[in-house]
Amino acid sequence: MENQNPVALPQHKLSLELRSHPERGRGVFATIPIARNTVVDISPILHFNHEEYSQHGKYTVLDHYTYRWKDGYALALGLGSMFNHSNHPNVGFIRDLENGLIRYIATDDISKDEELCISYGSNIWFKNTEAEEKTELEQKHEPEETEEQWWNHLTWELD
Ligand SMILES: C[S@@+](CC[C@H](N)C(=O)[O-])C[C@H]1O[C@@H](n2cnc3c(N)ncnc32)[C@H](O)[C@@H]1O
Repeated sequence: MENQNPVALPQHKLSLELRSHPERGRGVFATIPIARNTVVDISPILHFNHEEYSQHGKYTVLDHYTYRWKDGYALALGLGSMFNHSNHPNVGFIRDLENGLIRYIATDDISKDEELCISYGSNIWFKNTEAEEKTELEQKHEPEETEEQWWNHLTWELD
């Protein structure tokens, strides 16, 4: 980790709850309305280098939870591992490589009892339970994200 300075964790002011869905498993829900642009979580990460991940991590349950990271993969320690996927996410995330953490920010106003979801990108490995699933034909024509496009997402910005 390059930065040795303390990092504030203001997210614990929020009223969030873990709820279970029969197919999606646990997910994060708002128990009060949350305004757009609110920081909903800051999750420190546990880093795995490429070798460690390809030899061990990818053969475990970790493979359902890890994010791509510089020089390997990262497990979000905190709510970051609990956000389910949506094709219409209401939470975005920004990898903070210097501090080894991921910041999650509401990209829409979120209502009480609404689930907070992020987008996992285009390579979904499970059957998405969302009602508005894309048809198989649409998915087939969706181009895979290149490494360069993925790195460009690191500078993802909220307007
Ligand atoms: C990062 S975990 C999210 C937390 C997980 N629900 C749990 O209980 O531990 C990713 C896993 O959640 C499930 N999941 C996430 N979003 C989903 C969705 N839209 N439809 C179905 N399953 C989903 C899949 O099993 C996926 O492998």
